[in-house]
Amino acid sequence: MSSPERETIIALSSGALPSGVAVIRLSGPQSAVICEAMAGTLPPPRMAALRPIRDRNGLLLDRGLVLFFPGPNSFTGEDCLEFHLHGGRAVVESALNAATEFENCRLAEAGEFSRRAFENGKLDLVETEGLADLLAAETEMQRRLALEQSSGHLSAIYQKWREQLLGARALIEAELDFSDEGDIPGSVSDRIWSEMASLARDIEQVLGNLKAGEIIRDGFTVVIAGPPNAGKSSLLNALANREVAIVTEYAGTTRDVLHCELDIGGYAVHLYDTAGVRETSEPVEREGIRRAYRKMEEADLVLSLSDYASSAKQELDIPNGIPVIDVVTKIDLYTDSLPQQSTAMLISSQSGQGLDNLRSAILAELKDRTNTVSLAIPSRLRHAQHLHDAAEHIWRAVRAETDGLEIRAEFLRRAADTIGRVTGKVDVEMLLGKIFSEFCVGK
Ligand SMILES: Nc1nc2c(ncn2[C@@H]2O[C@H](COP(=O)(O)OP(=O)(O)OP(=O)(O)O)[C@@H](O)[C@H]2O)c(=O)[nH]1
Ligand SMILES: [K+]
Ligand SMILES: [Mg+2]
Repeated sequence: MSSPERETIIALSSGALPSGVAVIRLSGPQSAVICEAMAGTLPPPRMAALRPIRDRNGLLLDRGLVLFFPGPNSFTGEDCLEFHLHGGRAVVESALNAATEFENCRLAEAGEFSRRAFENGKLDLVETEGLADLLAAETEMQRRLALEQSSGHLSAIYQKWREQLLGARALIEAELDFSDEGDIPGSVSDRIWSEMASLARDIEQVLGNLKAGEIIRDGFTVVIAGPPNAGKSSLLNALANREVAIVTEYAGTTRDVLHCELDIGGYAVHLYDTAGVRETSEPVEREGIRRAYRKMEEADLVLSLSDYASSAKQELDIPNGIPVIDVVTKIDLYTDSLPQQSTAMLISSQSGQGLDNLRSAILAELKDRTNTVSLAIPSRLRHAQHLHDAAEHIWRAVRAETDGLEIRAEFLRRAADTIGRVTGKVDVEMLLGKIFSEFCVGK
């Protein structure tokens, strides 16, 4: 796709400076010229060569590795060049300045390398989103989900569905061309419609995994709730391993919703501490309690805390349908009198007793909710909306027995287009800006 006027882009592709090594990446038709001018002759494709790196006037900037990736077998599909230099600010700055002095070479914008890869058919949109997720992944499960998506497994499923739809539609059209009545004799069309119905069910099944994908990608929201002084903030601090929240012996200490990020068994968990719930006329505390309830409504899991000593469990009104783990706190104070067969988890934030069990219980809940055989599952609403529409179109086609075959074929075409929008095969121009802006410069 590269035209003669296509600009060559350059960026620092490795992390913050100073660093041991800095990788500067170029993509575009000037890559070879710039390599020859700054580092001598072109090294053999994809082989590292140690070279002095000079600016246009021959001034030595650094010594480092040079790699040349001729298009189309490169990340972007264009000629690409990499300099691996010493990761000092002045070194990197001087190399960027020297390269951008060449005609048609300029600094890259965020995501521009990936955008070129997409435009040259090296990545589809699903893989591109997966790549953005891979760069952002902080936990093991996020990494695995993102890798599944960036390496094309999810795309392959979408692609297969689209081909199935296009194939079915082609069969119908062929039959239409050959029949005067527009009525396909039994067997062929019967087979098509039963195949299409099972395809719609497959799509719906994958859609059913969206929540699992979202939990892995976006994290699992756990809210600590309970009466004042139950030990909520102490638990947040103990699980976070630092003093996130203020803890005092005064009931009603926490007012705002507090938050920390945990990694439990490779899953990202957002843990929230909330105000103690009780009857009160104190306006600030009331607002805190209102926020506590609002947070509970967003929760994937609520930890309902109560102090073992406080006889009656307070009237915590957990919103319907949200899973709850009952937790009894401060058991270090009552080692002698603990119930033997309580269904609640028994913990002490002070001694650490029971915290591992609590982590395991949260992990069990998480696994239960992300229990899918494969990680090739959608994790973005964008996919879900299109897949949902595609299934609808297919069902319309399958069920519209009284409509003409042309109309039913048209619904299959719409379904195929809708799936094409997920991978970027069909009009996606509007989406591109948004998707590529998620990247950092240099990717
Ligand atoms: N012995 C003991 N004391 C604890 C434990 N956890 C909390 N406490 C004490 O219980 C009191 C209340 O703890 P917090 O963590 O502030 O309780 P909270 O539920 O956040 O209270 P509010 O924010 O006021 O609703 C403090 O004095 C803590 O030191 C524990 O495991 N063992
Ligand atoms: K307190
Ligand atoms: Mg508190």
